[in-house]
Amino acid sequence: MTTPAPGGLAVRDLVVTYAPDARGAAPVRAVDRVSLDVARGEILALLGPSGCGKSSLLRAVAGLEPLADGSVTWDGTDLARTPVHERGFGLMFQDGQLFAHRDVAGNVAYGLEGRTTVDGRRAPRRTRTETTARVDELLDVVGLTGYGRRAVATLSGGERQRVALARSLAPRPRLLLLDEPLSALDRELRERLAVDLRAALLTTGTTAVFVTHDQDEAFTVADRVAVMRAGRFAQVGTPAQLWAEPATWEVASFLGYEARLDVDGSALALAPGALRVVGAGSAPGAGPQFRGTVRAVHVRRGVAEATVDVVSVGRVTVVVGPPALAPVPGSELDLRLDLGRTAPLPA
Ligand SMILES: Nc1ncnc2c1ncn2[C@@H]1O[C@H](COP(=O)(O)OP(=O)(O)OP(=O)(O)O)[C@@H](O)[C@H]1O
Repeated sequence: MTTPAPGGLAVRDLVVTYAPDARGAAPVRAVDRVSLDVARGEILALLGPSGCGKSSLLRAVAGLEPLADGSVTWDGTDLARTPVHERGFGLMFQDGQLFAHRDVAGNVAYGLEGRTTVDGRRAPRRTRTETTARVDELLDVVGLTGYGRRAVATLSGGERQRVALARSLAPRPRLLLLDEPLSALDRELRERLAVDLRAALLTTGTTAVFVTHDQDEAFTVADRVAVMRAGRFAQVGTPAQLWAEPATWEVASFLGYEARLDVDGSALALAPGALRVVGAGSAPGAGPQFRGTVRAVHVRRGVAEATVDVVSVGRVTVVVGPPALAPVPGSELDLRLDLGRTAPLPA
């Protein structure tokens, strides 16, 4: 029995393999029977460590990698025989690959040129006024109002990626595939751009699959996140679902939980700050007490945090308050577990 595909993207039992290379390296099964639905208007992140198969899956959906098995459909239509440029999908990479000889407006306008519509027909030709209006609209969407005449060589890395995004959005792709579009930028900029990227996708109603190895970025940009590990999905859910109920300790640690506590046959994942210094304010839902040894102290945003080794738990981060009250390395701390900062793990 086959499941009826919902509107949007449906991937079923997809396998991508790479043949052995000339030196005889073993074949690699980069994507191992993955199934996935992305509804129209939804933003899905593929999150996982380097080499887990995220790009291979994205490229297979785009039509850039042959499928060893499985299928990719859009609105129920199998795309096996549809070449890359006729899928109506857009692609954006880490390096936005702008044209140096065109200005910003020229780069965005490129996204409007010679395109076919999603049903394979040639898009109607636009007048110059229509093109200018659409380019200006897209520059507004990506926060670059008035940048049209700028040479791309004068742009910062973040501005370049904004232009690349505007160019990808220009032909109104029915699905936009983004492969680590922010990973070449520094963290602070990435955090800001992740928020703006989500806003741009929502404003334009764009369905998107977004590849990243950064959990914060995935949670900021996506409606749902597929955590990938060794070619398979370890868990798929909304950021809130994943954070509240990670399927395994491996998923939990990848999401940022820093320690695992086994008590009476059940296990808990501890978020940073789950252990609190006894007496430093009451912890709602306070649980059992522990003793830990301070290894190091560092100050973040005006607050001191200690790295503490706790017997039977491991190494955790503890907020210790104003820098003046920070304990010295080697001293001991009594800690209490704040159950509100933990998640249950399956036994
Ligand atoms: N062209 C190729 N030939 C052989 N093996 C490949 C090829 N491309 C990818 N692989 C292998 O397939 C596996 C998955 O790679 P892929 O690039 O899809 O992972 P990824 O999660 O996107 O990693 P990264 O975040 O580092 O880009 C890896 O083991 C990689 O070495």
